[in-house]
Amino acid sequence: MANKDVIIACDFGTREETLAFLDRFTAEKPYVKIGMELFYGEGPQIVREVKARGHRVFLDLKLHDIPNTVRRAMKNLAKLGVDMTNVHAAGTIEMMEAAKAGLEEGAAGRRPLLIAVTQLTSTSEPRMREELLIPAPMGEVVTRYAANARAAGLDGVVCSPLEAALVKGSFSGGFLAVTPGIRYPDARADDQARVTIPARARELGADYIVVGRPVTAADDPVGAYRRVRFDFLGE
Ligand SMILES: O=C(O)c1cc(=O)[nH]c(=O)n1[C@@H]1O[C@H](COP(=O)(O)O)[C@@H](O)[C@H]1O
Repeated sequence: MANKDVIIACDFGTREETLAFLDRFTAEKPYVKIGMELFYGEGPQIVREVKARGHRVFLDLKLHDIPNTVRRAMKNLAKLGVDMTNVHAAGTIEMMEAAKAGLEEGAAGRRPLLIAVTQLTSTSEPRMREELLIPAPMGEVVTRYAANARAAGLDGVVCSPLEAALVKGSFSGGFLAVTPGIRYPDARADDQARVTIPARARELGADYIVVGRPVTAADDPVGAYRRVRFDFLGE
């Protein structure tokens, strides 16, 4: 189970809220995700601070720009010493190669894992077809974007758990399926479209599940995290 884990999406507006949330975890050091809201609000220092507290960090800024810009941005992000970061696969193979090169240039030691978002878990297949003019079935789109990420030398993709088996079955060698879109049936889906429960994500082969509001907005966040962890990892 070494490479399987639950990542908590710390989608908070401020450093204070984030640290107060993390302070609740006295018996464990969860793997956490820092995304756009917190990073844009607090800057790189919040990443250093959370890392210094001993958490593994997935820095989720979903870069998507021309290759040169992405390479140079990734070089700077690598200096933060994060464990995982991401780009949009829609940026093309060339852009993903540039992202990886930038991380290698900037990382002091081992570079962070680099994964590519295939189709956001908030996007339904009808929306993808009608608004984005992508007519192929979701599974095919995710698999093709994953193949592009693989060709660029990335470590895996972000997809919904519903596509995890397809990704895991298509690519060998530990190519990662990192899956947000985790919801229990009794909870609101919020803005997520392609969702399932942690146990199903496990059955479908997800390596990491990313869980935000089901934990952060729970009355008892530590209890909610432990429930998700137990359902996904069996521990
Ligand atoms: O890259 C991501 O982490 C991501 C990709 C994706 O397709 N869908 C998705 O929800 N996410 C992130 O995963 C988290 C999910 O949060 P909840 O919907 O609150 O569980 C958010 O921080 C999203 O930014």
